Amino acid sequence: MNEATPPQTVPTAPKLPPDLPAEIGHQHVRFPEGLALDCGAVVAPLDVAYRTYGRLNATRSNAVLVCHALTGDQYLAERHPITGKPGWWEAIVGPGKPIDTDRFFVICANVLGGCMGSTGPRSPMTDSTGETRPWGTDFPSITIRDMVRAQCKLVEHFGIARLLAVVGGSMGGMQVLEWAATYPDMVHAAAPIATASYHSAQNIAFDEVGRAAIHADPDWRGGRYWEEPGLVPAKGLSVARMIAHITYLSEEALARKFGRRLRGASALTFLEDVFEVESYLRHQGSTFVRRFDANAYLTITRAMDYFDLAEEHGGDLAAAFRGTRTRFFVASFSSDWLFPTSESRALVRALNAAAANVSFVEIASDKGHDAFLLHEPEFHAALGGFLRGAAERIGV
Ligand SMILES: CC(=O)SCCNC(=O)CCNC(=O)[C@H](O)C(C)(C)COP(=O)(O)OP(=O)(O)OC[C@H]1O[C@@H](n2cnc3c(N)ncnc32)[C@H](O)[C@@H]1OP(=O)(O)O
Ligand SMILES: N[C@@H](CCO)C(=O)O
Repeated sequence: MNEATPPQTVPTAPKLPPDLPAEIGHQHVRFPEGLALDCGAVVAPLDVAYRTYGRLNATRSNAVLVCHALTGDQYLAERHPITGKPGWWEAIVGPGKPIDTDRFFVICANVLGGCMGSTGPRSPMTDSTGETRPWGTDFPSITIRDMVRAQCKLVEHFGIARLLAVVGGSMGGMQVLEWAATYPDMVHAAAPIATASYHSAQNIAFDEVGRAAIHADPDWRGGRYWEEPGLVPAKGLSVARMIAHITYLSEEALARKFGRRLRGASALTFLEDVFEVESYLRHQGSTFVRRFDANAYLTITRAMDYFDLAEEHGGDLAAAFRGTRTRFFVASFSSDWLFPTSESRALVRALNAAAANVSFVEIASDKGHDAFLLHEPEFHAALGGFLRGAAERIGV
């Protein structure tokens, strides 16, 4: 990894919540004035935690902003400080890879509302009584556009007037679309992947089941679990992840990985894992609890649910992009039933109606929604080709 030297001095690191490992967020910037949100509230100060890879060129024209999904974070191309696992997009980001760090300066920021160093429900605030405590459930309601505004402050902090590209999958793709609609002059190329211009009723429904699981956990304590050191609503958050994780896979992927295989030959009670797939889901749930905050999960899933780009533009999705000079690359995966290809096609139709320059690919894959995180060479080649072409057009 080539770590870039930020073009401006990064202010002293703000105090992080005590339950975060010290190395998290060691690249971050504080904006004392805060951020005015769509809901009318102001969060101040605003901290944005980020990681960069590659070097910013002299003309500051080679920056690629990568936006992460619901439970992702800024550690896209390096060992994760909590899980110790490779970064979530190491297959795509690095020297000679589709997002080539020998050529591009890659920025990835933890979203507003997140729990990896950017301002969110776990961040400290001082309430009306003068007590300093985590925001918790008093954290204001946020939107995808608020997340993008926070990222824009970071990009401007780097002195970057125009991003070569904004790229992201799932909720990251929602941010890509919001970037292109809100800051069209700052986005040369945009790659929304495995995403849609709105969150569907079915997706809102799944999110609500996850939230209900967290609310039902007595350890959630109305969102004030932070009052007891070390307490987290582990059961509720784990069940929320189990439900969500099913939606990230496909029937084919589950059948291929586990089929109807049983855990063992011995007689088991109904309380134990009987099937391998049960054991797998419990594992996904319990490992998630170690790296994610329940109130952040509630906040971010709500932001996804609110997302409806057409509604922000008078009910006309094409109006969000009319007059745009941004070049678009839209990608979907054939077995993704969370953000199905039909929603990508609707997006492409709106971009065409707006006379935007757009290319579209549906990748044949049986891996479901999370295919965008996995080994999909055809997808990697298509994204790499799009970015190289976009870079060549502006001489990068
Ligand atoms: C854009 C973003 O920001 S995304 C960032 C969010 N990050 C994530 O979502 C990462 C977590 N998600 C995952 O790992 C998802 O499962 C995927 C789909 C992305 C990974 O898929 P794969 O690489 O195919 O891994 P798979 O789904 O098989 O899971 C492997 C894990 O399950 C465990 N596992 C597999 N079978 C079983 C079983 N029968 N019982 C218990 N555990 C099992 C493995 O031991 C492994 O555990 P580990 O991750 O703790 O090492
Ligand atoms: N599995 C990814 C993608 C979800 O859309 C995540 O947890 O963020």
